[in-house]
Amino acid sequence: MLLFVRLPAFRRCCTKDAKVCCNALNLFHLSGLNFQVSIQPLLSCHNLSFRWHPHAGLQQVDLTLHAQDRLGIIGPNGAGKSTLLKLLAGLLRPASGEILLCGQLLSHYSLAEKARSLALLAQDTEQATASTVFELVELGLLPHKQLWQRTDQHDQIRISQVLTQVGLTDKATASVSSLSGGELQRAQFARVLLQGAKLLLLDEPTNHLDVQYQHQLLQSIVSTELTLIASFHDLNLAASYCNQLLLLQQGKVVAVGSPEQVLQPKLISEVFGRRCLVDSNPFDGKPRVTFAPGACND
Ligand SMILES: Nc1ncnc2c1ncn2[C@@H]1O[C@H](COP(=O)(O)OP(=O)(O)OP(=O)(O)O)[C@@H](O)[C@H]1O
Repeated sequence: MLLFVRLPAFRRCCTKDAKVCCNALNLFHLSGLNFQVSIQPLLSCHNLSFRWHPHAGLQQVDLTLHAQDRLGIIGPNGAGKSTLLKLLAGLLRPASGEILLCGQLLSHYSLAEKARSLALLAQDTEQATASTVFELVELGLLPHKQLWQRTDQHDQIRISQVLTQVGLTDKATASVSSLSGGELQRAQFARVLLQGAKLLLLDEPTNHLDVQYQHQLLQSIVSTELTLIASFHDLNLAASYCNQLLLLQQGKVVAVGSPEQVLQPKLISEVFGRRCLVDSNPFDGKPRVTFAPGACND
């Protein structure tokens, strides 16, 4: 018997041993019956490639992500992190390979369906027509509204809630142009949250945030059932909040796996061109990378 199981519900109702058994063997023993369980990935791609020009792009990326997975994309400048996120959001057309979202070709989704399923926070996100923070966040409702539908009282409460969540309650009527870099990033994140998609694609979501908001933003994702794919320059944040890392170098995947598997000092030194040490973060036990300062790179 073949069963398709929604992973969050399945996780809630399984014991730890049963989960391990299911994940490892695709077999689930229940009351003397053997069920073959196939857990449909939330997102997968095979042999995904893209070319900006002959010397820039992405080559043969394979990914399988289940609900509540958190994938961190890491790599030096120009490695292809933003390109991969844009491909996975359906903003770029792959040169080869297919992307499946909930088992269906992403290219077959309508714009509104896609926006209800995944939300992208790109680095070059435009402020569109929004003049105030409230209006910027309100854009997150668009995929859920018909053209003639206005923001109602329920929507206003939800907008207030996400503004509170990102610490911008007192900026609701402020103009977008008056925000600091970090405030703008938090406002954009509030818009993404309001969009209500289960899969978040975030391009360097913490690069403008102070240390407190960096952790708050990431913790607000990992404490939910959301699935995350995010690019990071801070390898230690990626290690602390992601269960999988994908390391890119010049458009190629050079490592993928758990933070412990990917954050190997020799590999990280080679890819980033700087000597480093990897030990354990004393707070959460995750790998912690420290790069050698200065010009010396022996
Ligand atoms: N619109 C574009 N047109 C042409 N080339 C592009 C375009 N966008 C990106 N590229 C090239 O593709 C490569 C990968 O860029 P991408 O922005 O994906 O890298 P990244 O890993 O996100 O870099 P960073 O860490 O600097 O943000 C780079 O060589 C870049 O110059």
